[in-house]
This record gives sequence, C-alpha cells and structure tokens, in this order.
Amino acid sequence: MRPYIFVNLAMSADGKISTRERRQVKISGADDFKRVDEIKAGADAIMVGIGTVLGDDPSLTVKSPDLKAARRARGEDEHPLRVVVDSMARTPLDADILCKGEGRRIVAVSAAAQAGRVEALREKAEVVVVGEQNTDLTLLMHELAARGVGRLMVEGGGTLIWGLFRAGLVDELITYVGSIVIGGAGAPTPADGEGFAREDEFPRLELAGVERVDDGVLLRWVVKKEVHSAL
Ligand SMILES: NC(=O)C1=CN([C@@H]2O[C@H](COP(=O)(O)OP(=O)(O)OC[C@H]3O[C@@H](n4cnc5c(N)ncnc54)[C@H](O)[C@@H]3O)[C@@H](O)[C@H]2O)C=CC1
Ligand SMILES: Nc1nc(O)c(N)c(N[C@@H]2O[C@H](COP(=O)(O)O)[C@@H](O)[C@H]2O)n1
Repeated sequence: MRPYIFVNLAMSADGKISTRERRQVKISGADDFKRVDEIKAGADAIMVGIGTVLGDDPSLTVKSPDLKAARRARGEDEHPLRVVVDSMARTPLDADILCKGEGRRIVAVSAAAQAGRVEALREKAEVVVVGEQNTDLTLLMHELAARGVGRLMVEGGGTLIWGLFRAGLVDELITYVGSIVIGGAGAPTPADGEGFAREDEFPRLELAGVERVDDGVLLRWVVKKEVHSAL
C-alpha cells in the first residue's frame, strides 16, 4: 500500500527549477500559485527533500483563508501533513516547515543519522527511520499510507524527484513551464540525481493536459505503468 503520488513543480522555459547557486526563483505567476495552493489543500501530505528545506526554507502551508477553512470544515488540519526527506537529520530546528502553521510533520531519516540530531528533531516532528544510509522512499511511502495518507504532493527538488522516479513511485507529474530563461549547466532540473542510462529504464508518460496559465504552460503527465523494452 502506498499513496497516490503527484509531483508539482515549476521550471523555466529552458528546464531549470532554480539558479546554479540553488537560489529560489519565482517562476509561477499569480494564477499558477493559486492553482498550487488549491492542489496542496486537496492533498493529505506534502513532501520536499532536505536540499529544498536548506535552500528555500519553505513553510509548505496552505495560503488561502478559504481553503484553510474548507480543510477545517472537513475535520482536517489547516495544512496537510508536511514531510521532509532528510537522511542525515539536517533539518534546522527553526526551519519554517517545522515552525510555521499548525499540523503534523514527519522528518524521514536513515539509520545513519546522528542520534542527537534525531532526538532534537523529535521535539518538533515525528521522526521516521527508514533505510540504512539514505532514506528508503518505498518504505517511507508504506509508513505514510499507514498514517492515512492517500494523496501525496511532492514539490521537489530535483534530487528527490529523481529518487522517486527511480523507485517507480511517481503517478503524475505536473509541470508549469514559465516564461524565463535561467541557464547554467549546473542549475537544478526537475529530475537530477545520476539519471537513467538506458532507454528501457526511462519512465514513460502520457500527456493528460495542456493549458495556458499566466504567461506560461501547464503540462499534466500521467506515468504509464507498463514496463517498456528498449526501442
Ligand atoms: N521550481 C520548483 O518548483 C522547485 C524548485 N526547487 C529547487 O530545488 C533545489 C533543491 O533541490 P536539490 O538540491 O536537488 O534537493 P532536494 O530537495 O531534492 O533534496 C535532496 C536530498 O534529499 C535527500 N534524500 C534522502 N533520501 C533520498 C532518496 N532516496 N532519494 C533522493 N534524495 C534523498 C538527500 O539528502 C538529497 O541530497 C532548490 O534550489 C530549490 O529552489 C525545489 C522545489 C520546487
Ligand atoms: N510552483 C512553484 N512555482 C515557483 O515559481 C516556485 N518557485 C516554487 N517553489 C516551491 O515552493 C516552495 C515555497 O513554499 P512556501 O511558499 O514557503 O509554502 C519552495 O520551497 C519550492 O518547493 N513552486
């Protein structure tokens, strides 16, 4: 058992999600940020990697008062369960994701994380130990399902998204392509990590939606489940 996992990200017209210094960039326009808030409010949990926490310090809270009220009316916390994938327990104790807004948090660490750091994090969040050196994403998904997470939204960054694709854990990819060029061979992209080497490893996608939003394009892809052989 695992949640339905959808990735939502914004990239520049040249396929970058932040600058070469991993500095956060506003790629989405007002309408797209509104859309993101809506799908966040409809999720049971929202997840980022530790690189995003250290780089952007996101709160991952629902922003619209109406959407927060609707969640409360459904008997839910104002904000979805917030999850950080953080093998070595590096999440700062004053990170916005731990401190801003009510609701539950999970920090997913590995057995290699320092015990002192794990204990300190337990004051602020539930800590789940999955994996030896790296957080085991498949085990983590089972833990989330066991806690009632049916729909999981993943915001990034590129290393975590790559890890999820490699583990066959992405059901849907929603990409907003904005009208800027960031450039930089080393700037993060939607799926970084080591990358797939062979064509038969590539996840295959079915285009499920194309829409103009702000001055960009919103693309919705559904990940095909069948295994493909090399062309
Ligand atoms: N434009 C957009 O929509 C978004 C952009 N970003 C950007 O992405 C950048 C951060 O991305 P990254 O540095 O790649 O960090 P990341 O947020 O993808 O976190 C990666 C880290 O997760 C940890 N991890 C633990 N287990 C893992 C596993 N099994 N698989 C993969 N990762 C695992 C590792 O410590 C790894 O370094 C920032 O510059 C941020 O601004 C982040 C989110 C959305
Ligand atoms: N959808 C989207 N569009 C952009 O232009 C972005 N820069 C991002 N970044 C993601 O949003 C997070 C910020 O969340 P909070 O506002 O702090 O709740 C950031 O960390 C990225 O994950 N996303």
